[in-house]
Amino acid sequence: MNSLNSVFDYEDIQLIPNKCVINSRSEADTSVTLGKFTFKLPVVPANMQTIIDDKIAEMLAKEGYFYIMHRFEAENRLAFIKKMHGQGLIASISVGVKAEEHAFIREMSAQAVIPEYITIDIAHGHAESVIKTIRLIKRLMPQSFVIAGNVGTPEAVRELENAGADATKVGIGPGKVCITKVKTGFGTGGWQLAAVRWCAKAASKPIIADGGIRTNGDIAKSVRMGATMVMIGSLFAAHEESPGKTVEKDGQLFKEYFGSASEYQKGEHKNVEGKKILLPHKGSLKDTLKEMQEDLQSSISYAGGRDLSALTKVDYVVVKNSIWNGDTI
Ligand SMILES: NC(=O)C1=CN([C@@H]2O[C@H](COP(=O)(O)OP(=O)(O)OC[C@H]3O[C@@H](n4cnc5c(N)ncnc54)[C@H](OP(=O)(O)O)[C@@H]3O)[C@@H](O)[C@H]2O)C=CC1
Ligand SMILES: Nc1nc2c(ncn2[C@@H]2O[C@H](COP(=O)(O)O)[C@@H](O)[C@H]2O)c(=O)[nH]1
Repeated sequence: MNSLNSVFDYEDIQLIPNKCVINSRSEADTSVTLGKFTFKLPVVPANMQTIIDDKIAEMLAKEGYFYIMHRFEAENRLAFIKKMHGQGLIASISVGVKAEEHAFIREMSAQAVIPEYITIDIAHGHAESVIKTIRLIKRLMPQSFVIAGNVGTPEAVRELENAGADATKVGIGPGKVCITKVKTGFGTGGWQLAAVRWCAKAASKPIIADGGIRTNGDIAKSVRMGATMVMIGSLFAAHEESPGKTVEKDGQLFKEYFGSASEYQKGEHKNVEGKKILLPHKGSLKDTLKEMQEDLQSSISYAGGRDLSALTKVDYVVVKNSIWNGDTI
């Protein structure tokens, strides 16, 4: 197990700058390769119903960003893949592990409607059900890149990789609308960044850090600790384009963001591990993506490099609860 000394989270870390080697931040290359494709940013919006829909997926794919469609309108997935492929775009979907999901995997294979990326999306991903699902996909659709999760330990990462996963997703309970940590007592909430580091050291394939990103600087920190890609919910919620419902309160506009294991998603109060929050309306998603890219380019320049690889080597200090220092953005 991790020693307590090496347990930290995003707000406890500051990266140490190196001499700048570029003349403008615009020279810094933020692109990342995952599987057979290269994307503009090492960032993917969470595969949740208040974060992504068909329209956003299409926009992201057209603009060269990675995306993962959620699995909560299960019956639309085949048509979604066909529609994306019809436009020459990458298809990236999510599946669960139940019998009906295995039937769906067989259906995709039988119809030769093969997505480029398939994410197995369940709460406790270190499970035989996930291993069976990985094996089924790899047997029927070996050309699909399989992301499996979520997990929070090196043992889980290795086991899913050995079963055939092409990448694993790390994060149990650090999410903004997550209540797993309080309902079950388990998770990586409060030490997610250390868990990413711990898992990445054991991984032989890419790691996706999932949950707990609160500022753009946290993306650079995730890459430093070994993440190839970073999944983000709350920072991508509440935009003009976001699927969540808009609510007006005291003359101010908010949008809802709810957990995939919340009663709002499930339609019943059973095994609830997520909640709903209202976030102030944020404007356009494209502007947020642009700012994320600019901030990450700046991070690369502080790292003394020209691309993301520079971030993987920088020194860092652990200073508990240091970054806010009483301030807000
Ligand atoms: N990243 C995170 O920290 C978390 C994410 N989530 C998100 O919520 C959504 C729903 O997740 P999930 O409930 O797993 O999906 P499903 O409802 O599809 O459940 C998947 C299967 O796993 C079983 N299962 C779920 N949790 C456990 C567990 N703790 N132990 C044993 N079996 C379990 C379920 O059975 P049964 O329901 O009968 O137990 C079901 O058969 C997903 O999108 C997931 O990513 C949810 C919680 C935490
Ligand atoms: N414990 C729960 N985790 C959830 C739920 N729905 C989604 N998630 C996870 O949160 C991240 C997004 O985190 P954020 O901090 O960026 O907002 C998402 O990708 C899932 O892994 C849930 O109901 N319960």
